[in-house]
Amino acid sequence: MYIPAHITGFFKIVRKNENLKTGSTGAGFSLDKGTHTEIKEGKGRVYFNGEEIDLCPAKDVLNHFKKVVGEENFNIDVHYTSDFPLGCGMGTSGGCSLGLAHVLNNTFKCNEKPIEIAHIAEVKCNTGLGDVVAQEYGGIGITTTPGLPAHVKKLNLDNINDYYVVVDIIGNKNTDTIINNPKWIETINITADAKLEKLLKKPTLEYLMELSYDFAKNTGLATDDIIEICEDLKFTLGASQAMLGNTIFCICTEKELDDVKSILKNPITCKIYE
Ligand SMILES: Nc1ncnc2c1ncn2[C@@H]1O[C@H](COP(=O)(O)OP(=O)(O)OP(=O)(O)O)[C@@H](O)[C@H]1O
Ligand SMILES: CC(C)(CO)[C@@H](O)C(=O)[O-]
Repeated sequence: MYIPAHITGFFKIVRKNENLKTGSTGAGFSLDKGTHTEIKEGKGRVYFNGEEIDLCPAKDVLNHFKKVVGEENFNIDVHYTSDFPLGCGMGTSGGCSLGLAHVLNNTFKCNEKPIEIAHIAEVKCNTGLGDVVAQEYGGIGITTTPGLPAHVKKLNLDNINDYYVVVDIIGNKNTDTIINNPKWIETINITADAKLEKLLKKPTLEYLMELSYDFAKNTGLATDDIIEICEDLKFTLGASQAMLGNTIFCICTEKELDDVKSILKNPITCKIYE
Protein backbone atom coordinates (compact mmCIF):
# COMPACT_ATOMS: atom_id res chain seq x y z
CA MET A 1 0.00 0.00 0.00
CA TYR A 2 1.47 3.34 -1.10
CA ILE A 3 0.78 6.51 0.90
CA PRO A 4 2.20 9.79 -0.43
CA ALA A 5 4.64 11.89 1.56
CA HIS A 6 3.03 15.14 2.66
CA ILE A 7 4.55 18.60 3.08
CA THR A 8 2.76 21.03 5.37
CA GLY A 9 3.48 24.69 4.50
CA PHE A 10 1.74 26.34 7.44
CA PHE A 11 -0.56 25.07 10.18
CA LYS A 12 -2.44 25.75 13.41
CA ILE A 13 -2.43 23.32 16.37
CA VAL A 14 -5.97 22.55 17.58
CA ARG A 15 -6.50 20.29 20.57
CA LYS A 16 -9.96 19.01 21.52
CA ASN A 17 -11.17 16.64 24.25
CA GLU A 18 -11.40 13.83 21.72
CA ASN A 19 -8.31 12.61 19.84
CA LEU A 20 -10.49 12.20 16.74
CA LYS A 21 -11.32 15.90 16.69
CA THR A 22 -7.84 17.08 17.64
CA GLY A 23 -5.68 18.05 14.67
CA SER A 24 -4.45 20.97 12.65
CA THR A 25 -5.72 23.42 10.10
CA GLY A 26 -3.44 24.71 7.38
CA ALA A 27 -2.21 23.92 3.88
CA GLY A 28 0.19 21.65 2.06
CA PHE A 29 0.42 19.01 -0.63
CA SER A 30 1.19 15.33 -1.20
CA LEU A 31 4.06 13.98 -3.31
CA ASP A 32 4.61 11.10 -5.74
CA LYS A 33 7.25 9.72 -3.37
CA GLY A 34 6.28 8.35 0.01
CA THR A 35 5.86 5.15 2.01
CA HIS A 36 5.00 1.59 1.03
CA THR A 37 3.52 -0.65 3.71
CA GLU A 38 3.66 -4.45 3.68
CA ILE A 39 2.78 -6.97 6.41
CA LYS A 40 4.32 -10.44 6.88
CA GLU A 41 3.92 -13.20 9.44
CA GLY A 42 5.79 -12.25 12.60
CA LYS A 43 5.71 -11.11 16.19
CA GLY A 44 4.63 -7.45 16.10
CA ARG A 45 7.98 -6.00 15.00
CA VAL A 46 8.19 -2.86 12.84
CA TYR A 47 10.88 -2.48 10.17
CA PHE A 48 11.66 0.78 8.40
CA ASN A 49 13.83 0.46 5.29
CA GLY A 50 15.09 -2.85 6.67
CA GLU A 51 15.90 -1.60 10.19
CA GLU A 52 13.79 -2.60 13.20
CA ILE A 53 12.45 0.55 14.86
CA ASP A 54 10.10 1.58 17.64
CA LEU A 55 7.35 3.53 15.88
CA CYS A 56 4.62 4.53 18.32
CA PRO A 57 1.77 5.16 15.84
CA ALA A 58 2.43 1.89 14.03
CA LYS A 59 2.28 0.00 17.34
CA ASP A 60 -0.96 1.82 18.19
CA VAL A 61 -2.55 0.81 14.88
CA LEU A 62 -1.37 -2.79 15.36
CA ASN A 63 -2.88 -2.88 18.85
CA HIS A 64 -6.19 -1.57 17.56
CA PHE A 65 -6.52 -4.31 14.97
CA LYS A 66 -5.25 -6.97 17.38
CA LYS A 67 -8.29 -6.21 19.53
CA VAL A 68 -10.61 -6.27 16.50
CA VAL A 69 -9.22 -9.45 14.91
CA GLY A 70 -8.29 -11.34 18.09
CA GLU A 71 -4.81 -11.96 19.48
CA GLU A 72 -4.76 -15.59 18.36
CA ASN A 73 -5.12 -14.58 14.71
CA PHE A 74 -2.66 -11.72 14.80
CA ASN A 75 1.00 -12.65 14.25
CA ILE A 76 2.18 -9.73 12.13
CA ASP A 77 5.42 -7.92 11.37
CA VAL A 78 5.25 -4.60 9.51
CA HIS A 79 7.72 -3.69 6.75
CA TYR A 80 7.93 -0.08 5.56
CA THR A 81 9.84 1.08 2.52
CA SER A 82 10.09 4.85 2.51
CA ASP A 83 11.57 7.41 0.12
CA PHE A 84 12.03 9.81 3.04
CA PRO A 85 13.30 9.37 6.62
CA LEU A 86 11.20 9.79 9.73
CA GLY A 87 11.28 13.09 11.60
CA CYS A 88 12.02 15.36 8.65
CA GLY A 89 8.69 17.03 7.99
CA MET A 90 7.65 14.75 5.11
CA GLY A 91 4.68 13.16 6.88
CA THR A 92 6.45 9.82 7.03
CA SER A 93 4.95 8.75 10.34
CA GLY A 94 1.51 9.67 9.03
CA GLY A 95 2.15 7.62 5.91
CA CYS A 96 3.24 4.67 8.03
CA SER A 97 0.13 4.92 10.23
CA LEU A 98 -2.34 5.34 7.37
CA GLY A 99 -0.73 2.70 5.17
CA LEU A 100 -0.78 0.13 7.97
CA ALA A 101 -4.39 0.87 8.89
CA HIS A 102 -5.49 0.35 5.28
CA VAL A 103 -3.43 -2.84 4.82
CA LEU A 104 -4.72 -4.43 8.04
CA ASN A 105 -8.31 -3.40 7.35
CA ASN A 106 -8.13 -4.92 3.86
CA THR A 107 -6.16 -8.05 4.84
CA PHE A 108 -8.47 -9.01 7.71
CA LYS A 109 -11.60 -7.79 5.88
CA CYS A 110 -12.56 -5.51 8.77
CA ASN A 111 -15.01 -2.64 8.56
CA GLU A 112 -12.84 -0.21 10.46
CA LYS A 113 -12.16 3.36 9.29
CA PRO A 114 -8.41 3.48 8.52
CA ILE A 115 -8.23 7.28 8.37
CA GLU A 116 -9.71 7.53 11.90
CA ILE A 117 -7.47 4.80 13.36
CA ALA A 118 -4.33 6.29 11.82
CA HIS A 119 -5.20 9.87 12.79
CA ILE A 120 -5.93 8.90 16.40
CA ALA A 121 -2.64 6.96 16.54
CA GLU A 122 -0.71 10.01 15.33
CA VAL A 123 -2.42 12.30 17.85
CA LYS A 124 -1.90 9.87 20.76
CA CYS A 125 1.79 9.46 19.84
CA ASN A 126 2.35 13.18 19.24
CA THR A 127 3.75 12.39 15.80
CA GLY A 128 1.17 14.26 13.80
CA LEU A 129 -1.93 16.41 13.67
CA GLY A 130 -2.94 16.86 10.05
CA ASP A 131 -0.81 14.67 7.82
CA VAL A 132 -3.05 11.58 7.83
CA VAL A 133 -6.10 13.56 6.72
CA ALA A 134 -4.10 15.36 4.02
CA GLN A 135 -2.50 12.12 2.81
CA GLU A 136 -5.87 10.44 2.50
CA TYR A 137 -7.12 13.30 0.33
CA GLY A 138 -3.93 13.81 -1.71
CA GLY A 139 -3.20 16.74 -4.01
CA ILE A 140 -2.92 20.34 -2.80
CA GLY A 141 -5.17 20.72 0.23
CA ILE A 142 -6.36 23.48 2.55
CA THR A 143 -7.60 21.88 5.78
CA THR A 144 -10.20 24.20 7.30
CA THR A 145 -11.18 22.22 10.39
CA PRO A 146 -9.05 20.03 12.65
CA GLY A 147 -9.37 16.27 12.94
CA LEU A 148 -12.27 14.22 11.64
CA PRO A 149 -14.70 14.40 9.93
CA ALA A 150 -12.34 16.20 7.57
CA HIS A 151 -12.97 19.43 5.72
CA VAL A 152 -10.32 19.83 3.02
CA LYS A 153 -10.57 22.29 0.13
CA LYS A 154 -8.50 20.93 -2.75
CA LEU A 155 -6.76 23.19 -5.26
CA ASN A 156 -7.35 21.64 -8.68
CA LEU A 157 -4.77 23.17 -11.03
CA ASP A 158 -4.91 22.47 -14.78
CA ASN A 159 -1.14 22.97 -15.03
CA ILE A 160 -0.14 21.00 -11.92
CA ASN A 161 2.10 18.73 -14.00
CA ASP A 162 4.13 21.75 -15.12
CA TYR A 163 5.60 21.94 -11.61
CA TYR A 164 8.31 20.00 -9.81
CA VAL A 165 8.74 19.85 -6.03
CA VAL A 166 12.40 19.68 -5.07
CA VAL A 167 13.14 18.59 -1.50
CA ASP A 168 16.43 18.80 0.41
CA ILE A 169 16.49 17.11 3.81
CA ILE A 170 19.09 18.81 6.02
CA GLY A 171 18.17 17.25 9.37
CA ASN A 172 15.32 16.15 11.55
CA LYS A 173 13.07 17.91 14.02
CA ASN A 174 10.89 15.93 16.42
CA THR A 175 7.24 16.94 15.95
CA ASP A 176 6.50 16.03 19.57
CA THR A 177 8.78 18.70 21.06
CA ILE A 178 7.10 21.46 19.06
CA ILE A 179 3.38 20.63 19.12
CA ASN A 180 3.37 20.13 22.89
CA ASN A 181 5.40 23.22 23.79
CA PRO A 182 3.08 26.06 24.99
CA LYS A 183 5.39 28.78 23.64
CA TRP A 184 5.61 27.18 20.22
CA ILE A 185 1.85 26.59 20.21
CA GLU A 186 1.22 30.28 20.86
CA THR A 187 3.76 31.43 18.27
CA ILE A 188 2.44 29.02 15.64
CA ASN A 189 -1.25 29.67 16.27
CA ILE A 190 -1.12 33.46 16.51
CA THR A 191 -0.64 33.84 12.75
CA ALA A 192 -2.18 30.66 11.37
CA ASP A 193 -5.85 31.71 11.18
CA ALA A 194 -5.07 34.86 9.19
CA LYS A 195 -2.96 32.88 6.71
CA LEU A 196 -5.73 30.34 6.26
CA GLU A 197 -8.31 33.07 5.58
CA LYS A 198 -5.98 34.77 3.10
CA LEU A 199 -5.32 31.55 1.22
CA LEU A 200 -9.02 30.69 1.06
CA LYS A 201 -9.62 34.09 -0.56
CA LYS A 202 -6.77 33.61 -3.06
CA PRO A 203 -6.28 29.82 -3.41
CA THR A 204 -3.20 29.62 -5.62
CA LEU A 205 -0.05 27.50 -5.32
CA GLU A 206 2.16 30.60 -5.51
CA TYR A 207 0.28 32.25 -2.65
CA LEU A 208 0.43 29.03 -0.61
CA MET A 209 4.22 29.16 -0.99
CA GLU A 210 4.37 32.88 -0.07
CA LEU A 211 2.28 32.32 3.08
CA SER A 212 4.30 29.22 3.99
CA TYR A 213 7.61 31.05 3.75
CA ASP A 214 6.27 33.96 5.79
CA PHE A 215 5.04 31.44 8.39
CA ALA A 216 8.37 29.57 8.51
CA LYS A 217 10.35 32.82 8.91
CA ASN A 218 8.13 34.70 11.33
CA THR A 219 7.44 31.81 13.70
CA GLY A 220 11.19 31.25 14.01
CA LEU A 221 10.76 27.61 13.00
CA ALA A 222 13.02 28.07 9.96
CA THR A 223 16.74 28.14 10.62
CA ASP A 224 18.90 30.98 9.27
CA ASP A 225 20.57 28.52 6.88
CA ILE A 226 17.22 27.46 5.43
CA ILE A 227 16.09 31.09 5.10
CA GLU A 228 19.31 31.93 3.23
CA ILE A 229 18.75 29.08 0.78
CA CYS A 230 15.08 30.03 0.32
CA GLU A 231 16.23 33.57 -0.58
CA ASP A 232 18.55 32.06 -3.19
CA LEU A 233 15.53 30.22 -4.64
CA LYS A 234 13.42 33.36 -5.12
CA PHE A 235 13.51 32.85 -8.89
CA THR A 236 11.12 29.91 -8.52
CA LEU A 237 7.41 29.75 -7.65
CA GLY A 238 8.53 29.64 -4.04
CA ALA A 239 10.59 27.87 -1.39
CA SER A 240 10.09 27.27 2.33
CA GLN A 241 10.75 24.85 5.20
CA ALA A 242 8.65 21.70 5.46
CA MET A 243 6.74 21.59 8.75
CA LEU A 244 7.98 20.11 11.03
CA GLY A 245 11.45 19.28 9.85
CA ASN A 246 14.81 20.77 8.87
CA THR A 247 13.88 20.31 5.24
CA ILE A 248 13.68 22.75 2.34
CA PHE A 249 11.04 22.37 -0.34
CA CYS A 250 10.79 24.38 -3.52
CA ILE A 251 8.31 24.46 -6.39
CA CYS A 252 9.72 25.16 -9.83
CA THR A 253 9.22 24.60 -13.53
CA GLU A 254 11.29 22.25 -15.66
CA LYS A 255 13.44 25.08 -17.05
CA GLU A 256 14.36 26.16 -13.48
CA LEU A 257 15.05 22.61 -12.28
CA ASP A 258 18.80 22.45 -12.99
CA ASP A 259 19.42 25.79 -11.28
CA VAL A 260 17.43 24.67 -8.22
CA LYS A 261 19.31 21.39 -8.00
CA SER A 262 22.64 23.25 -8.26
CA ILE A 263 21.73 25.30 -5.16
CA LEU A 264 20.58 22.36 -2.99
CA LYS A 265 23.02 19.82 -1.53
CA ASN A 266 20.93 16.63 -1.86
CA PRO A 267 17.94 17.49 -4.07
CA ILE A 268 15.13 14.95 -4.36
CA THR A 269 12.86 15.74 -7.30
CA CYS A 270 9.14 14.96 -6.97
CA LYS A 271 5.79 15.81 -8.47
CA ILE A 272 2.57 16.67 -6.67
CA TYR A 273 0.49 13.52 -6.14
CA GLU A 274 -3.22 13.94 -6.89
N1 LIG B 1 15.32 6.33 13.17
C1 LIG B 1 14.34 7.20 13.53
N2 LIG B 1 14.44 8.51 13.17
C2 LIG B 1 13.45 9.37 13.51
N3 LIG B 1 12.31 9.05 14.19
C3 LIG B 1 12.21 7.76 14.54
C4 LIG B 1 13.20 6.79 14.24
N4 LIG B 1 12.78 5.60 14.73
C5 LIG B 1 11.60 5.82 15.30
N5 LIG B 1 11.26 7.12 15.21
C6 LIG B 1 10.01 7.69 15.69
O1 LIG B 1 9.30 8.16 14.54
C7 LIG B 1 8.44 9.23 14.90
C8 LIG B 1 8.73 10.40 13.96
O2 LIG B 1 7.60 11.22 14.04
P1 LIG B 1 7.63 12.68 13.38
O3 LIG B 1 6.23 13.18 13.37
O4 LIG B 1 8.66 13.51 14.05
O5 LIG B 1 8.13 12.37 11.91
P2 LIG B 1 7.44 12.61 10.50
O6 LIG B 1 6.04 12.19 10.54
O7 LIG B 1 8.33 11.95 9.55
O8 LIG B 1 7.53 14.18 10.34
P3 LIG B 1 6.34 15.27 10.33
O9 LIG B 1 5.22 14.74 11.19
O10 LIG B 1 6.97 16.48 10.89
O11 LIG B 1 5.93 15.41 8.90
C9 LIG B 1 8.78 9.58 16.35
O12 LIG B 1 7.84 8.99 17.23
C10 LIG B 1 10.16 8.94 16.55
O13 LIG B 1 10.37 8.59 17.91
C1 LIG C 1 2.96 20.15 10.78
C2 LIG C 1 2.18 19.01 11.36
C3 LIG C 1 2.69 18.61 12.70
C4 LIG C 1 0.78 19.46 11.56
O1 LIG C 1 0.08 19.49 10.37
C5 LIG C 1 2.23 17.84 10.38
O2 LIG C 1 3.54 17.56 10.03
C6 LIG C 1 1.62 16.61 10.97
O3 LIG C 1 0.39 16.54 10.97
O4 LIG C 1 2.41 15.76 11.40
